[in-house]
Amino acid sequence: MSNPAIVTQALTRKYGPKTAVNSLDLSVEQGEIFGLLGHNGAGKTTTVTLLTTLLEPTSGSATVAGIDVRSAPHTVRTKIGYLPENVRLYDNLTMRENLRFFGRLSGVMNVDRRISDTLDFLEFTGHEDERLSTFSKGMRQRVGIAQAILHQPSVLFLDEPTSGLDPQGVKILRETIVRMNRELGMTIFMNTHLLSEVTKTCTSIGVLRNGHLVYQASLADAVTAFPGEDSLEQVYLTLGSQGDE
Ligand SMILES: Nc1ncnc2c1ncn2[C@@H]1O[C@H](COP(=O)(O)OP(=O)(O)OP(=O)(O)O)[C@@H](O)[C@H]1O
Repeated sequence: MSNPAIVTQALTRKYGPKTAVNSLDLSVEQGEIFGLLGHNGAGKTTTVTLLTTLLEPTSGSATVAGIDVRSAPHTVRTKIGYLPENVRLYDNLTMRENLRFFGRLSGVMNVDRRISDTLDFLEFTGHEDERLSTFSKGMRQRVGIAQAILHQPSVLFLDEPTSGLDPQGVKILRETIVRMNRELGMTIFMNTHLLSEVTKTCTSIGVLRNGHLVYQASLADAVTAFPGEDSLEQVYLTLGSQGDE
């Protein structure tokens, strides 16, 4: 438990006068499936874009896989995978062509072999030569995951991964998240506004409100703290107003 996968210290990001992430102190151990909970606008996506080095902090610091996001963003990118809420893929290309393109961009060696191994792992073979324009939302999400793990990252970031999926797609995604964690040893950081999502998948949670982290605990402790709660509103009420600006 001595080398956390993610550490932030007073991490802050402002957009003009708006403070989207406010002095965030967070630590996620290796091997966790961490769920960052919060309503729309709480600062979840901004936190992930800071940790994935797509955005620079206004102040404060963060390390991912032991590497500083400010001083070595390129190295951080080699260690992480990222599935944004809206996966950007090329509809006019086949799945194999999409994955080759992203794999080569990330410098993956033996890319065709990695594509084959990754799709085997995801139990998603048989569609390699079909164009993405014919894929359902759930299938596109699985291509997005394949793209995110092709280079075998140690930390995987997922932004609202179940958004827009049907119940079958949600079930497959949950099982995939748990398998990537257990069988590939990936630390997983996922954003969600669904409490039910974190209780089914995560091992620890944080609650973000107005850019502040108002709660962080193991899932077991969180379940004890919020018995029977099934909405974020209830969690916020239980936590009181300490997170308000
Ligand atoms: N590029 C930007 N310019 C200005 N304000 C922004 C920008 N991106 C986000 N914000 C604001 O920062 C705050 C946090 O937004 P963020 O998208 O990080 O929250 P979120 O919890 O991910 O919400 P959502 O679930 O809607 O994506 C919001 O008030 C949002 O309007």
